Amino acid sequence: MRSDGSALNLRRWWRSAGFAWAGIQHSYRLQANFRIEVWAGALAVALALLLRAPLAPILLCCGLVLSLELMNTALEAVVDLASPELHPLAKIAKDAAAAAVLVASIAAALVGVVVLGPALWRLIAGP
Ligand SMILES: Nc1ncnc2c1ncn2[C@@H]1O[C@H](COP(=O)(O)OP(=O)(O)OP(=O)(O)O)[C@@H](O)[C@H]1O
Repeated sequence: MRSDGSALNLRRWWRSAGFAWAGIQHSYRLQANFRIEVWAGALAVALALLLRAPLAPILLCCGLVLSLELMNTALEAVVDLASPELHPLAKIAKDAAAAAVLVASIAAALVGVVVLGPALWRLIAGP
């Protein structure tokens, strides 16, 4: 009984992961901002590895910005579905979601400067 249950849960989890992956693919295909954030994050991770800088804050920032961008995409879709016509509340919802991404992106850029900046400077300025 127990093994049946966990096998079922694993299959369910795998199915849910497939839906989540479809969401990521959809956002990557349709949202230019998401593509930029993915590649900016990859660059920051590569730099952190190359410069032996702390990786955890960079990974956290990447996760935060990409997750918020995915939530922004989801909210835009729901707003467009619920309010195809212009509505002040639809504008508030979309603008606030976009602002959440902007705030996280600015914070991530600052973390990048603080974490990678000194090591990058040493590399550029030489020993
Ligand atoms: N149904 C709506 N009612 C009122 N304002 C809206 C509505 N849909 C979008 N807007 C507003 O119009 C502006 C442009 O929104 P739009 O979704 O077209 O572009 P965006 O926010 O840059 O998103 P995208 O990532 O899809 O380009 C934003 O200020 C948004 O809040």
